[in-house]
Amino acid sequence: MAVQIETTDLDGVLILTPDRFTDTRGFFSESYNQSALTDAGIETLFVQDNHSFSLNRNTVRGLHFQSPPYAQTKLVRCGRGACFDVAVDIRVGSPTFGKWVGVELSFENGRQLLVPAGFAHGFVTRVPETEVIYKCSNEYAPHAEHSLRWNDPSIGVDWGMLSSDVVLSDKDAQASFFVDLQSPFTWEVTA
Ligand SMILES: Cc1cn([C@H]2C[C@H](O)[C@@H](COP(=O)(O)OP(=O)(O)O[C@H]3O[C@H](C)C(=O)[C@H](O)[C@H]3O)O2)c(=O)[nH]c1=O
Repeated sequence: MAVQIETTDLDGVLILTPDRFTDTRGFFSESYNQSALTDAGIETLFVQDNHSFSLNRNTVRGLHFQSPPYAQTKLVRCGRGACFDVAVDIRVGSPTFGKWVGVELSFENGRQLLVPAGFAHGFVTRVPETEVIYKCSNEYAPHAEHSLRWNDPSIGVDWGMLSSDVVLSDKDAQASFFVDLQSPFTWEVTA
């Protein structure tokens, strides 16, 4: 079972596409295989699976992260529908600090995004009834969870939709701006 791996403009943020075995019934794919990741140099062990369902298109969940020592690496995929998945480098000292990348994940394309600890994560759904399923390397720690404003101009994510169309939680509608984020966290910035 092979996993195609592509790099992005942000070091450590990777696109993984597991092989799909198609036949007259449909397809089979190993959506996660630890040794395939280890062989690719991804040593992360995951301890929690998340599954979110969004009724409407243009639903934004994010930009969220947990601060150290509860930081989470996430392996994100789209089980149904389609989304635009975004990672933002928030590691103070990183050469790409404050930069973002986005990738279309869908049931159709089977792509996954590896979002390392030290990155804020969020997505916008492209179609109704989208399911996003993702593995986390640390368990939920609400006291260590932080939200960045999805449309923070200092980050400048292009979500590919009109801001007026966005569907948000109250929490996300009131999230902090990057510049106001208290006590910037020290992350291990790999060379
Ligand atoms: C994240 C999480 C949430 N919850 C509970 C807390 C709330 O009662 C409820 C909804 O949580 P929230 O509104 O934070 O869900 P999202 O807006 O989808 O948050 C996620 O959005 C972006 C895309 C992320 O990457 C994070 O994993 C996560 O922050 O689930 C839990 O019980 N465990 C959890 O791990």
